[in-house]
Amino acid sequence: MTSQVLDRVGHPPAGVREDSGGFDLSAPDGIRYRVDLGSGVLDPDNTLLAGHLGERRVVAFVSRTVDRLYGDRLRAYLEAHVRPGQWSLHVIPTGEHHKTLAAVEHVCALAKADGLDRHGVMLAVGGGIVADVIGFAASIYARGIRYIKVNTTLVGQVDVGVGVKTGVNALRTKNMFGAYHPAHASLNDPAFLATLPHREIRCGLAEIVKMAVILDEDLFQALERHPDAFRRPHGAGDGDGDGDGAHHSHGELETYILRTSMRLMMEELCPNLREHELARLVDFGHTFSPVVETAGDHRLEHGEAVAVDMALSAHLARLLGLADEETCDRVVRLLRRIGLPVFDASTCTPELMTQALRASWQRRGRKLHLVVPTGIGKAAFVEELEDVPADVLAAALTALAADGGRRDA
Ligand SMILES: NC(=O)c1ccc[n+]([C@@H]2O[C@H](COP(=O)([O-])OP(=O)(O)OC[C@H]3O[C@@H](n4cnc5c(N)ncnc54)[C@H](O)[C@@H]3O)[C@@H](O)[C@H]2O)c1
Ligand SMILES: O=C(CO)[C@@H](O)[C@H](O)[C@H](O)[C@H](O)COP(=O)(O)O
Ligand SMILES: [Co+2]
Repeated sequence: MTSQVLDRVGHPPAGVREDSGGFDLSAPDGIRYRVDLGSGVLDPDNTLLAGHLGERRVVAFVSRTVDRLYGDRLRAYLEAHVRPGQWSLHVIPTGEHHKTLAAVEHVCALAKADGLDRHGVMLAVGGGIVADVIGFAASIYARGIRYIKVNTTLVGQVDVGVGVKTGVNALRTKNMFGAYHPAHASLNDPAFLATLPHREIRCGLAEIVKMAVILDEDLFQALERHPDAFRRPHGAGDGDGDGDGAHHSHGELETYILRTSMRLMMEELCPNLREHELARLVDFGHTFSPVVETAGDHRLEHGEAVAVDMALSAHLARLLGLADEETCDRVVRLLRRIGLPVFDASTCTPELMTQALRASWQRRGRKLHLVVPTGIGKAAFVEELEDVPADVLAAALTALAADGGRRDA
């Protein structure tokens, strides 16, 4: 900080700075926050989280699974670092069906019953659902209090944990209510990923593929070489001998993927944290997916629906002449090799996908802002509803159905 140029009010210049322990974001509108990246976050002698909690009263929330896996360690940590009677921990139901206003009200009621004051902090330890619900509860409790995220899923670490959005589903719409409420602190410990089911790892990889397709061909190629990233047995080296110089040992590859995705996402969000600009490259995979999730009654998880959306968008790009066949093939093939779905028969219908386009157009200020790849590491926006004619959408869905039915990957 000593040699850094500061602006008139003493802020560092806008942008994202990376150091060995995480990332600092400083937005042009003055919002600043840090995302820590380190190991042993719940070790009793690790003071990172304790430092963020300070002397504050703490009400912590976890899902049932996180309680089972990490509840004892979390309780021991809070016991070691927070004065007795100043902290409590609650297990809340998760799953997309519980990401509701009722859940937010329940969380606020628990916090009130525990005497949480304006200077207190809500602590969310878990994936995107816990973070979204607790973050939104914190944004309205006593007109807004601090919350801290300890992100325990891959989606949480590369996506939810690095941004400022909170929210719940309502009116049969994903994230209908919510707030932009930056966390007081956000902590990523890759060790949590060791207990994550492979399905959840794949969901995280979907959000990582999103960043790679729109911004970073090197990241995409690393995933092509290692579609099993984060699921490889320990001791599995690279050894692919493909001569591109990008050889990574176990752990090194995952660190590269994690750091690169976090940095890309933060850099992309930084100038537009509150989304005054509605054309956002990071919405790749997020135009059709809300309907795939909601109309499918959340049979597909968020990351899986994002994968289907990316594959559909890649076919649209190809059919609209915005991307060549190879680009489309590579996107679809990578998703399939990761083990993600690229088609969902019950929701990928012309009717529902037309509805999805219209809903996005409406939400995005009467512009479509549909993100499509124009190459690997490059993307563009399709802006008008009429730019996606019914016959093109139908052809894309037919191609997608064929991809989905193929045996090879
Ligand atoms: N606010 C944002 O910017 C943002 C960004 C991306 C996604 N989201 C939202 O996040 C949600 C998806 O989040 P998610 O993918 O993290 O899913 P999730 O929160 O549902 O977590 C997935 C499952 O993994 C369990 N789990 C969590 N950590 C674990 C661990 N370390 N080991 C074993 N199990 C663990 C959870 O209990 C849950 O059962 C969606 O609602 C999506 O809309 C929000
Ligand atoms: O899933 C993500 C990001 O991966 C969420 O932050 C969010 O829903 C996406 O940004 C959507 O593309 C846009 O969402 P919304 O704010 O319009 O609901
Ligand atoms: Co997403």
